[in-house]
Order: sequence, then structure tokens, then C-alpha cells
Amino acid sequence: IMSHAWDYGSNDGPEKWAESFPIANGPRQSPIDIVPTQAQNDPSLKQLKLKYDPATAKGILNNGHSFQVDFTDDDNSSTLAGGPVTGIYRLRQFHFHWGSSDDKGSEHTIAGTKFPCELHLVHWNTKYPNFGEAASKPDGLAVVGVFLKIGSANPRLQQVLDAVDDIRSKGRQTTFTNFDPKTLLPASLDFWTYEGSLTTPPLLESVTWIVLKDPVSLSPAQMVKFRSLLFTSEGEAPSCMVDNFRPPQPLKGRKVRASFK
Ligand SMILES: NS(=O)(=O)c1cccc(F)c1F
Ligand SMILES: [Zn+2]
Repeated sequence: IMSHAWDYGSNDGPEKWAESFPIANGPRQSPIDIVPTQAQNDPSLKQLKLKYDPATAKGILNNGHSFQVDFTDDDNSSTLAGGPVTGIYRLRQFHFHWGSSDDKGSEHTIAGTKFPCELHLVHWNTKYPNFGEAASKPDGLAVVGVFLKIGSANPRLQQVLDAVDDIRSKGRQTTFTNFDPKTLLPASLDFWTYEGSLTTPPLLESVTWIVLKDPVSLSPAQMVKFRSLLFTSEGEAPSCMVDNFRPPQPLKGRKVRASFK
């Protein structure tokens, strides 16, 4: 097989990732089950400051594991600061994880509750020269996680889903501009935070996770649209892109802090 080919299936799925990526059994792996009653309110946590310039949206890509919207990150136009981090982190991309049915799909869970979908906004620490360098440092990345639940249609999300028809297969990409990811966030920026990792190989332990307490909604029809994507390239036997989530990993003594009471 190609070096480091991994997927979410039964053969090379999450239970097998440790064979190629031993850090899968490391001390700060993600996602985790967040237990609100065990999270400690930390009054020293600052307000989360998100500043996104819609002009930095660049393209949308099916990478064979999820689909992501990429941003130009050669200046501080779209950044995250405050919250649990020090310094300025630049927005690189956002992507999603979702299920084959509405009863699963999120990576983080809240006291065992799974959501049908989870949004990740990936930022890198500008103390490092670029994303690749930052991704290998313990304070290199900050990812904002947002739960999505089935309810009323989400008009902002629809702009993203309208682009999905052009990137159905692995490797397809198209331009995607003038989009403000802030419009995908809930009204409250209350969050839980903990030190973790990428949830996909190479599973690097470089992520400060910032998981928002409040979900945003999407309609059943919008959820169906996610499931119309394919893990596979054109010309291969089609495999629906669903259940692209890693299950919760052991906490191994980590503390989860809450920005709210
Ligand atoms: N699922 S995830 O947010 O942890 C993630 C996945 C791929 C690249 C990343 F930089 C990243 F942060
Ligand atoms: Zn993710």
C-alpha cells in the first residue's frame, strides 16, 4: 500500500493507526469525551478573540478524508487570539467530521453524547514560520471545535454545501472565496479547552483544543449533502464519505478547563 495510507474503514481505521503512527497511544491524544461536571472553571481564561477576513477564503478541497476550506495565511488578516492561548494564531483551514446517520459523527462528545457533525477551524501559532513547522510544536496549533445538531437549516453553511457538488471525489478542488467562517459559529463563544492532538494521522500532539459549548444547527437535507461526498477518486469504485470521525481517546490525567460557570 502507499506509505501512510490510512482511512476510517475496518482495515486501516482508527484501531490500526498506531501501527504506522505510534503516537496514537500517546499522552495527549484527541478527541476526548468532555464531562462538563468534571471541567474546572478557570477565571484566568481570556475571552476568545476571532478576527476573520472573508477575502482570505481561497478554495475548497476533497482530501479523501474530509473536505476543507483553505485560507491564505501569509498575513494576520484571519486570526485567533485570547482564550487559552498566548500570541496570535492564523486561520489555515476549516473542515468537518460527520456520521452515516444522525446518531453519530462528532469526534468530541459531551458526557457521551455524540453530535451528527463537528466543525474544526485550524489555526497555527505565528511564533513559528509556517503551518508545517507549527504542527510539530506542542503549542503550534489551536483548533476551534463546533458541534452541529439537526434542526433548522443553516443558510451560512449552505454556501459551503453548494460547493460540494464540484468536489465530490477525492482530489477535486475548486475556488471558494468571500466567506466569513465566523458566520458558522454560535452566538456564545463559551468553551472548554484542553491540550491534545490532531485527530487524524500524523496525530501530532500540537493542538490546544477550544471546543465551543453551544452547537449550531443544520437541517436533515444539509446533513444528507455531507454524505454525498466520496472518500474515493473518480474512476474508483465509489465509497461514501461518512463516519470520518476518530472515537474519544483516554484523558491520561489531563484537565479540561471551562471558560464559563
Ligand atoms: N481534525 S483536526 O482538526 O485535528 C486536523 C486534521 C488535519 C490537519 C490539522 F491541522 C488538524 F488540526
Ligand atoms: Zn478535524
